[in-house]
Amino acid sequence: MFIMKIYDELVARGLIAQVTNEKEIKEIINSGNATFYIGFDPTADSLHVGHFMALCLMKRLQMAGNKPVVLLGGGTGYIGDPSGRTDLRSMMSPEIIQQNCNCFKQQMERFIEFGEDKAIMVNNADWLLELDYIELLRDVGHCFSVNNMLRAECYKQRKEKGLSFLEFNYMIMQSYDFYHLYRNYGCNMQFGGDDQWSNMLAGTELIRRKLGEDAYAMTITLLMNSAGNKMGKTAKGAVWLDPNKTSPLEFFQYWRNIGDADVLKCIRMLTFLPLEQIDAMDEWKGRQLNEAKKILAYELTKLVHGEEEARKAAL
Ligand SMILES: N[C@@H](Cc1ccc(O)cc1)C(=O)O
Repeated sequence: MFIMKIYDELVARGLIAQVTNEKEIKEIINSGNATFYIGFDPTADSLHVGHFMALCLMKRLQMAGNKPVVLLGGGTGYIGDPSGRTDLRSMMSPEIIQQNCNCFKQQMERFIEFGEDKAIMVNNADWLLELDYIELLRDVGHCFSVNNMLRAECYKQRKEKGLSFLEFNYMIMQSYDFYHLYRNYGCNMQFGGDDQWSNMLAGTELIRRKLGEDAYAMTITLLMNSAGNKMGKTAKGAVWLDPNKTSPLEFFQYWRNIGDADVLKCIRMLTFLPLEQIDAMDEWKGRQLNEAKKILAYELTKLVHGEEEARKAAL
């Protein structure tokens, strides 16, 4: 039987948006020798659907033998990423950041298997909070071009409302993380949502300048519906993974009610069903599409809330 390698599977599932070096990334993750990281800023007391996609990517790569480094942004949370946002973020207190980190940690542990050679979790508070300003400026400041930074895609939406100096520094902190993980964990790949592209590129550039080494970045496609809107949001706000914020039934219903044009895409991108099974559903129409929505809702509810909740919600 032909077994698809992980990189081709990610392509076939429509998960890859941009890559810095296709050949190298493909080789390394297909060999199962990659140590890669994804960062999560503790912006709320629960993960949401966007985070879920990133965690699924980690799991897929872990299943192919690669080692995920989950980074909690206990340090970057003090600044707040302006990437791709029009609004100014409000500053979070240290207590809230800590509390949100704890919530993320608990939810992630149910989803990814941690252990020395399986996956590790780190918190950038451990190195960012103790940086010395002048020392940092001299250490890495000279590697960043303000002109290039201002041209970065991630600030485009910010040009009108303005970008504070606080937020402008976010990219430097995220780059520093990549550099730190490269040196301390041999982590030479960073993945994330497509809005993270500029931050990730800045990190590869820092590693090149400081160490003369190559590091790679890859982004995953943002989940958009056929009308061009970001998915995972309802009139009430985000679709959360915490059952107390979005009940398993509401979670199920969200996927059960998505548009016909979006079902197959979501099944491909979000579930772990084998691609052959999904391909066979490609021609489905009418009542069968309705069936596909139930499959999507069931599979996702099972992943997030467990089989029993999924079965209850499907009744
Ligand atoms: N900036 C990322 C989170 C992140 C934080 C630190 C990193 O090193 C990497 C990623 C986001 O907003 O989603």
